[in-house]
Amino acid sequence: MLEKINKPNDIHKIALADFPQLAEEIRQFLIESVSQTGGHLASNLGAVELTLALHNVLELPQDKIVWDVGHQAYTHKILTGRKEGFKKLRKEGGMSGFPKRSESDCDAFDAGHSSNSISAGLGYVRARDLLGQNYRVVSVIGDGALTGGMAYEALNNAAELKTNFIIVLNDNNMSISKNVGGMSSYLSALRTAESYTGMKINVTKNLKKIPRVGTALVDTMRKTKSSIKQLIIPGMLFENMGITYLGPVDGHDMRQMMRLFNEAKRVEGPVIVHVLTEKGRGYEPARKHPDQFHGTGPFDIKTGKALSQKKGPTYTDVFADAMVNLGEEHDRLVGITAAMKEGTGLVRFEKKYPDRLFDVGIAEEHAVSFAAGLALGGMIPVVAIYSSFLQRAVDQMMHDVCMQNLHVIFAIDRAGLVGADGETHQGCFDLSYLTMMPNMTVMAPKNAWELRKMLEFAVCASGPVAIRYPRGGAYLGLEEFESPIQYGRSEVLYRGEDLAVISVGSMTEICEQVCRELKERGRRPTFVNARFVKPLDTALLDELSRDHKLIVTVEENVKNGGFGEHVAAYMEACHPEVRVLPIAIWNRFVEHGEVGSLRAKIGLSAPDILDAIEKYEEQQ
Ligand SMILES: Cc1ncc(C[n+]2csc(CCOP(=O)(O)OP(=O)(O)O)c2C)c(N)n1
Ligand SMILES: CC(=O)[C@@H](O)[C@H](O)COP(=O)(O)O
Ligand SMILES: [Mg+2]
Repeated sequence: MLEKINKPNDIHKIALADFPQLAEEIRQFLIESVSQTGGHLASNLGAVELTLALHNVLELPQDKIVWDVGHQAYTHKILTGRKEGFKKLRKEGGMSGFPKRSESDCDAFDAGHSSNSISAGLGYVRARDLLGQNYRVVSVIGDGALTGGMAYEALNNAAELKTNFIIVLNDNNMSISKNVGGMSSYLSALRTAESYTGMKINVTKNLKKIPRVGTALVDTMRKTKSSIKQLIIPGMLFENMGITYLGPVDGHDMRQMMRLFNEAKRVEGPVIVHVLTEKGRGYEPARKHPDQFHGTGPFDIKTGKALSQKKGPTYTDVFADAMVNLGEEHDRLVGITAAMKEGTGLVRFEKKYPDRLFDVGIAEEHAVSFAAGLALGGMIPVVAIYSSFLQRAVDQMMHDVCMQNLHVIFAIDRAGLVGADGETHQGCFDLSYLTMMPNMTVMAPKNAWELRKMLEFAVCASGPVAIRYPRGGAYLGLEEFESPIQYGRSEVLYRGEDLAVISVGSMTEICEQVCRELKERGRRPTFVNARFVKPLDTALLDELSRDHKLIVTVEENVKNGGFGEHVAAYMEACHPEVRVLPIAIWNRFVEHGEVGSLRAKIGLSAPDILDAIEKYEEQQ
């Protein structure tokens, strides 16, 4: 069957009776491909039939499907002529793991961050109506993504709509880990109404028809806590808002789904189709451990075991252990995660201190304001969020935390390049948005030891403190440098003259090679680990100005608003005779690929840095 799928809408050539066979072949294809390349497996396995059913009732590219997060769109990629792309899935120059408009005109919206699909879909709908066009718009959102505030803002706005807009709620009862919160409980309650698929049945009336027990059954149900109204009108919450609710429907039964999608197409207004799917379906290890197979590296299909063995601790591991240790000493220390307790390492903290870990759902904005309240209430909150996801909460950091100078600690994981997830997930902006915030202290560790020490420092500090560290293995080198962390002071690793290299966090490992090479070339560089990106160590900059002509700063962040620009501004104002060469990411989004190779591509490898210094000095 899969051989027949080579371009968009080829699915219309497949007989309905052959759909189960096609679904099976797609699953095998996904398992085999992802076992070799790595990628997001469990969500994709769960969404195979849903995607087939949707494609069957739509015409692409005229009709628009907006995938939330986009990590479940692999079947969509297959159905739109991108089977071959799986050979280089998430590899440099290869196919992205997320929908990308530049990749296919069947991708309606670029994705990667969650909970925005209803907003984007609604935008399409309003544009369509204003321009008098005629196409379908479908936003596909998961139950996890429905914990994000943007989804509610969009539903609230969509409720006023008088024209068709289909929202498919892909409910697998999972986020990356177990889904959390009131909406998740509400969806669980709806799940039990499965047999009333798509119909507004008067349940009471029908139950009463059951001989002998019917009336008694209704009475008992009235007395139970579960609302009888809920059974009469599943999805009442949405219905009361003005959004038609259809479902729930078995997300692996294509006929049922297509029937409901066709029904949804006839609704004049917003309509939610509630689809129940199973994360990891069709591959036992993924079904049993959907969290481990949410995003995976290459693995052995037979056993489900990862092919590459972990070499040493990651920065996440170091943070995780440090949190557990500090939790012992500081009983007011609490952890907050926005649905990423595995990714950020807070699972260990939760195991030891279950009452002190808050998983707030995919709600970064709320997580930060919630932390502000916790701080005012007397706790020491540590908000652990990936760099790119924290972009969501810039206002909350500024307005709710920094303006009140609250002691909230931001543990910013995945800062710098993350690799295979690409543009949407590279953590390349945090130094810029953090350093603009008054009262904020910003640190970046050079190695594992320093991350531990910075966290200890942050817990005992005051005001907002951010520590940013990269994805992957923690650097264990430079361990001989263990001077205590002092507020606003950099660490001079060795002192030379003429040329100083100041590195930020993850770039210290690279700059160690740069400085070694410079020495081999007969130079005597000063090598500084910045430690603090904010405040700047101006005392050190003043001192360096005495016997240095050039300061080179190196950071894994965009140049605009980054460390180098702050150093350059200070030197321009106070020591204009000293030149500053900021080496950073130049005003661009960085695509997917392997981190080392991406660094080389954007000028952040050791040879690139040496070249840049050489060229700069030649030009002077
Ligand atoms: C703003 C943001 N925060 C966090 C994430 C990380 N993330 C990706 S998928 C996911 C879970 C999504 O759950 P759901 O929408 O139910 O989809 P499922 O994985 O169950 O298919 C999370 C937390 C993200 N992509 N964007
Ligand atoms: C889709 C998504 O946002 C997450 O699954 C993300 O890919 C996780 O990244 P890590 O692998 O770095 O935890
Ligand atoms: Mg889910």
